[in-house]
Amino acid sequence: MSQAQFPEESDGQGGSFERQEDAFRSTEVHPEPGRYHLYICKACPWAHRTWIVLREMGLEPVIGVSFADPIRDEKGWAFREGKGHGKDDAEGFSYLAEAYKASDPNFSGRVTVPVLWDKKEKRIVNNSEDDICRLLAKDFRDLASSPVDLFPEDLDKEQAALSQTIYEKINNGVYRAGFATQQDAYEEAFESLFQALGTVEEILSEGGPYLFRDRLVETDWRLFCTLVRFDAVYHGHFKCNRRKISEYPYLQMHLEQLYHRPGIAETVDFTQIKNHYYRTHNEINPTGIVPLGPELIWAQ
Ligand SMILES: N[C@@H](CCC(=O)N[C@@H](CS)C(=O)NCC(=O)O)C(=O)O
Repeated sequence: MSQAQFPEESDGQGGSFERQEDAFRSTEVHPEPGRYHLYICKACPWAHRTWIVLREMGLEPVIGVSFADPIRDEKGWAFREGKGHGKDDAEGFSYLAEAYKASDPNFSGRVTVPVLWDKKEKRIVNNSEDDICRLLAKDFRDLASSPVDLFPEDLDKEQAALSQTIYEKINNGVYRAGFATQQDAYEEAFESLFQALGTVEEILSEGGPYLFRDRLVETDWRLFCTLVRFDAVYHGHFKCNRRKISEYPYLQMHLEQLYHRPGIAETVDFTQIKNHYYRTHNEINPTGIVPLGPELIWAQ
């Protein structure tokens, strides 16, 4: 039984981890209240970002959210009662796999969160967090009660370039380090991760508080979703242990500033995050023991 996120087929050349392509990438939506639904797990950094965008835009009355159990068994993401997760009130799915099968009966890939679901057509619209964030921020903007501009047009190119670097080297970089199965692949991911963290530290030190000075954009949230998990999980579990985020003054300041924005701390569930990583990735933590530390004073 493999509960771990990535089976053998994601073990690419030379022991490096390769992420599967997202299967559902439609960007055709018909924004109306109550028609679309978001399936996430609070532990997942990719899903976390879509939920934050939803909340920052004030779209919660428009798009419902179901929260999967952070502990996956061989049947994958499940909707069952528990602390901070629960049943799926939108479609009554017990497993997210049902949404994938309903959308494509031949789907044979891995069932991942986040998912944007169309309740009217009974199908997945999109399962790429990048697309979902853009759809929420742009296409649903007219329905938003706080229509912040997370993708300002005048920053378009610069933002896309920085997002790409953060995605490759930081968001996915921690996974590439953690899921590497050969020393060289791990070291390559580790070096590129810490080089990128150094670059972002420098950007912030030259003019924060955000990545584009006083403009809080989606790229900041993308960074946040990895930074907030870093000291608690990636530093130990994924062996990303050259430095902790708390040892980078500007990254730590960025992290705390975003964490303490109204409504954000309640999207961060450290118990779920730690349980998910340490108890679901059984290849890299076979005992399933969840560490008690570290103490994160800034999050108390
Ligand atoms: N859609 C994402 C991936 C999302 C993802 O990897 N989600 C993880 C949780 S953090 C997942 O659902 N994994 C389930 C699995 O691999 O079985 C991407 O563009 O890379």
